[in-house]
Formats: sequence, structure tokens, C-alpha cells
Amino acid sequence: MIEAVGLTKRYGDKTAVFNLSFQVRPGAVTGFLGPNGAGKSTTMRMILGLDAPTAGRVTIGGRPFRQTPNAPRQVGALLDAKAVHGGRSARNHLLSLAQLSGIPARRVDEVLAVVGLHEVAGKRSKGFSLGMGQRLGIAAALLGDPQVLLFDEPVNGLDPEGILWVRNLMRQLAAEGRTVFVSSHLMSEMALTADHLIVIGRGRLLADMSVTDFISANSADFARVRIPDTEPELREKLSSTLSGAGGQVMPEPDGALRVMGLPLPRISDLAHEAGIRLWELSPHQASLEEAYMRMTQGAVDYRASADQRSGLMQEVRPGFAPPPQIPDVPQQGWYAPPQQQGPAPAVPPVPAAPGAGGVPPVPPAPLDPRIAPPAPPAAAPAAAPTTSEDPR
Ligand SMILES: Nc1ncnc2c1ncn2[C@@H]1O[C@H](COP(=O)(O)OP(=O)(O)OP(=O)(O)O)[C@@H](O)[C@H]1O
Repeated sequence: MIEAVGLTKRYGDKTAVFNLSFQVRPGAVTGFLGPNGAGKSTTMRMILGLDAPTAGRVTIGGRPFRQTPNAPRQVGALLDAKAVHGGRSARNHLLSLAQLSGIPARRVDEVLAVVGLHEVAGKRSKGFSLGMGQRLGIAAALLGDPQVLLFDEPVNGLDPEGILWVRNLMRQLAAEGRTVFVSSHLMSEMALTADHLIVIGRGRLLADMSVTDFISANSADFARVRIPDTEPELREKLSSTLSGAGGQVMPEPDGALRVMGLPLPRISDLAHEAGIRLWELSPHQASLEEAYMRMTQGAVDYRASADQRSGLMQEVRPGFAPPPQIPDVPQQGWYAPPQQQGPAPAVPPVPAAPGAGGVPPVPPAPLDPRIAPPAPPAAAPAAAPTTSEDPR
């Protein structure tokens, strides 16, 4: 098991990792997620004793890595696939690592076969593609047949078949009872590979939960509401009405509103009572990738670091949420007018609830992944011209 307690790393005045506490357990694939610059590699380097924590500690099997006896046979890692002497063949690279760690030479051919590089084992690694380099790095991690494995972005540069292969390999290693810790910035990939997720942003812990819990906590239902484009002033009125009734309202890029926390019939009734015609009222489910983006973008939003200035992180204006993936094929039971040709209309700011003072932007979705999603809509919208069937 890997255990971090209050792990913190500062580089000068830059805090790369702050007060991280988590456990990575054996017998499962634990995904380590966060956007670029979140602190994943720094954390992995501290786990492997390559960087010293500024504060806190991290242990593998109860000891710091540097005090682990016969470490290469206990812990294997892929941190940087390019950290290979390009003039050496794949086999010679692995042979030199095996000799340094007292691992028998026959193990080299075993791992070359496992990663599918046996046919190019005699070729110099400088001619390898990115994907082949990743496979060679994975072979090096497997060399000592370790119980604990760390992989930093192992699917980088792999084609779909390679990604599937890595996914299956991770799962197999975990099924053998090993501790498998895999970093990625792809939620969609981790949702398929990992059993457990640790999500960080700005070096801080955002979520530590099973994939199942993450999915049920974050795959929130929402409604899209659209009124006639000729009545933009009513859009603000509708937004205020829905916010006042407890909904979370966010503007969509095409001029519609995204509403969370209110069932479709209630939205329909509120619009009807306010005398507002609806052109669209449709149920949707936020994708996991989108929920993850929103969660981590929220963390980046507070970042006042060189990363934003250097463009590593895009500044997010308050109230902005990434455009949703709206299905091309309408779900059964809802009506939407045909898409407009040409550029989408500009999205005016959406006011908050009446009495809030001014027109502050609508708050973004909650950052806490444990906040329960709003109840799914239970019945059909009543407002014309939507259908009267249950859209679900
Ligand atoms: N040696 C260093 N000196 C100064 N700053 C560093 C150093 N290493 C990392 N950082 C900074 O610490 C932060 C975390 O970096 P890190 O590489 O750990 O993030 P990451 O989550 O692995 O990102 P990526 O997905 O891009 O690899 C970044 O802002 C980075 O610029």
C-alpha cells in the first residue's frame, strides 16, 4: 500500500503539492487524475524518493521508498518513457537495468514479450515511436515483478489498440493483488480502467472515492431550456424565476439555459406562470468527462500562478461551464427547433435571483463531487410546444 500523509512540495514560492493525504490499496487500479500542472508527477516523484517532500511523508508498505529493501523488486515505475539511452537496443536497455538490480537476464525476454516488443528487441530505441517507447518504459517497470507499480501517463502516444492493451494490463496486474497507481488527465480512460480515483487540482485533493461513487455523484441530470430567440429579455426573466425557485442556471453557448436542481414539470410550470413560451425543454445527463472538467477547472480558477500566465491553464470566467456534449440525436419525447445556421448568438450575462443585488453571474456547478446530483425529472414538461410524453 502507498500512503501519503500531509504531503507538501514547494519549489521556491511555487507550491506544487499541498497537504495531500491518501492511500493507494493493493488489488485495485487507482487512477490519479488532475489537469496539467496539478502535481501528479511531483507526487509520484516523492513516492519514489526522487524528490523530498517539503512537509508530510509518503511510504510504500510502511517505509519511505529509499528505505525499502531491494526496492526494484518491490516497486516498479514508468515516469518518463523518454529517459532511455537512445543508442541502446530495447533488450540492452532492459539488460542493464536487470543487472543493476540483480534480476536474472531471462526476465528481460519475458517482459519484452509481455509488452509486445520482442520482435524489435534488437533495435535501437532512438528509432522507437512514442508508443513503442511507452511499452519499453512499461517493460522496465515490470522487470522486477514488483508488487507496487506506478505509471505516469502510460497511454501517452498509444494507438487505440495500445490503450486497450494498457487498460487490460493494469487490470490484470491489480487482479493479481498488486498495487497499481496510474496517473492520467483523461477521465474517460480512467473511468474504464480504474477502480478508485484520486483527483487533484492545484496540488490539492479534490476527490478520493471509488469510480462507482464518482460516477453516481457526478453524472448529474440537467435540463436545457430555450425560449424564442426573438425574446431575449424573457430569457433573463426565466433565469431569475428558475434561480428563485432553487434551480442552478447556467447559460449555454447557443443561447439556451442549463438548469439543474429542478424537475422538468416544475420548470415548465414556472415558465407557464411567468408567461414565458418555451421552444425547448429537454432532459440531459452531464458526461463524466464534463463533470471532471468542471471539478478541476474550478480548482484552476483559484490559481494565481505562472501557469495561467504561461497559458498552461486557461482562466475561467465566473459562471462559465464547458460547453456540454449535447447529443446530436434528440432523446425521445422532447422538441427542439432546428439548429440555426451561421454563428451562435452572443450569450448575454444571466442575472441571479431577484433581490440579490446587481446581476452577478450564475454560480458554476458545485465543486464538491460528493454533492448529490439533483433529482432526475419525473414527468413530462407541460409547456407547449413540448410533448406530453414522459421524456425519460
Ligand atoms: N522542478 C521544479 N521546479 C519548479 N516548479 C516545478 C518543478 N516541478 C514541477 N513544478 C511545478 O509544479 C507544478 C506541478 O507540476 P507536475 O509536473 O507535478 O504536474 P502534473 O500534474 O504532473 O502535470 P502534467 O499532467 O502536465 O504532467 C507545476 O506548476 C510545475 O510547473
